[in-house]
Amino acid sequence: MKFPGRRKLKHYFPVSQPKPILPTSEVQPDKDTYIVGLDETIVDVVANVSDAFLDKFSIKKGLSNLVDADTAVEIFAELTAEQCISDHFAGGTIGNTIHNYSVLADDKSVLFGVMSANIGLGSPAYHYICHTSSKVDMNHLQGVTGDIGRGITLITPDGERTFAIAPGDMDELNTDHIPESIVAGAAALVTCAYPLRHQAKPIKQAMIMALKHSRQHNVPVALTLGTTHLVEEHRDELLELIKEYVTVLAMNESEAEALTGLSDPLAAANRILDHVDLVLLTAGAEGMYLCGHTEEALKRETTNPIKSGHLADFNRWEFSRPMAKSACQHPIKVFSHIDPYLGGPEKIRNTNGAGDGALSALLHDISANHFHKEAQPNSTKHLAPFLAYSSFAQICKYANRVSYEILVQNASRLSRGLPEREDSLEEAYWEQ
Ligand SMILES: Nc1ncnc2c1ncn2[C@@H]1O[C@H](COP(=O)(O)OP(=O)(O)OP(=O)(O)O)[C@@H](O)[C@H]1O
Ligand SMILES: Nc1nc2c(ncn2[C@@H]2O[C@H](CO)[C@@H](O)[C@H]2O)c(=O)[nH]1
Repeated sequence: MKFPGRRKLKHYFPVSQPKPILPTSEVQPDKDTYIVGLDETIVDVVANVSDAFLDKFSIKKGLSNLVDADTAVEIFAELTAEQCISDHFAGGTIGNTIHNYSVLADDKSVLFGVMSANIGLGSPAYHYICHTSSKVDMNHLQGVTGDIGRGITLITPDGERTFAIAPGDMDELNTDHIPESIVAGAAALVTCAYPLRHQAKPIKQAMIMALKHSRQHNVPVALTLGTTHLVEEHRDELLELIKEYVTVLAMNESEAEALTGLSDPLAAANRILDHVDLVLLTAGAEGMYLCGHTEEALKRETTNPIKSGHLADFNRWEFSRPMAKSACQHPIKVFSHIDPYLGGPEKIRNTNGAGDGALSALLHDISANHFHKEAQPNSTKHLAPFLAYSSFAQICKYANRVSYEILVQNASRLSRGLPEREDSLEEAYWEQ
């Protein structure tokens, strides 16, 4: 706007000053460090039930079971009548992961998915929004007329969680809602195998489009496998997808076995490394493994006790930093393992989301590397094109600590970050 005539006061109308830039929650690809998650939008309806309840509805324990709308209504009616519904939480394996990422990194992430266009109080969409960090950018969601998915989360007395998923409109996400520029500027794209079990739904093509954009713009892709029977049923298709697009594959030990036929987690991780750069394998009470590649000339030896299992002295090089196999002249495989933090919580009421928590910690380390590289491209940290900021061993420790926090909070998502004094996880871990 032009200044309207002359005034004595010099700064009365500051035409020469640029408009102040107000902070915005919307991700700006050229300015922000963020990750993108593509998911089926699901709210978890948590209920405590007996094992007999699962049998009654032929629900397979520990897995994510798809149920039709009528069965969902029946289950819901019985849970309501018996007053066993304890809570509603935002869920979805990737929704959880990017929420946790935003809490840990105190930074932005973007959700690609659907959301009910009209949100009523107490509706699934309402609960989802209420329990999601404000740092998760929801500006690119696709509006739908129906409900988002409902994940009836059945917790049996042993703390195991089993899902009965009523999909609603969660798989209607289409390719019009996958903006290329948002993917292109991301530090990583994270998604899951679940869309493969809805072959005829638009979400599968939407996911493939996001994967293609990532590949084209060299954005690392993390894929989490979801649940065992999904892997068994779609193994070949999944393997093709993994070989073509995936940088980081995350799973638990039974999903790893379904994918490779190998029950030993280390053997399974070793096999999967033939297809991807990095493997995060959580193994419940057995802790977790982070396995990948590094350049022979840049490998670093651990000072932790040496471990042997399916592979002898497998953790010898766990102080190395992860690299893409294709970025190494002489790639070597690196394996790291950690036992549960403090042996795990005294009592586990609900294991839901512990694996998602571990993946969010790994993604935080990957995006921290991305941020540092943009800010300090000449730092010695970037002498080689590393995938992550920290070593395999340090990431394992961080991921393990985050899983523990989910387990003690008895919720599938972090409600707060890790304690400040643990900025140096190194000290805190060994002092306890
Ligand atoms: N019973 C347990 N005792 C101690 N630690 C545990 C236990 N269960 C899980 N953990 C911790 O949580 C991490 C992840 O758990 P788990 O392998 O159960 O993930 P998951 O099956 O992928 O979970 P989800 O799919 O619900 O996110 C483990 O690597 C471990 O550190
Ligand atoms: N996207 C997606 N997430 C699921 C499905 N089944 C269970 N989950 C989520 O997995 C999370 C735990 O890892 C829970 O919060 C569930 O909401 C599914 O079919 N699709």
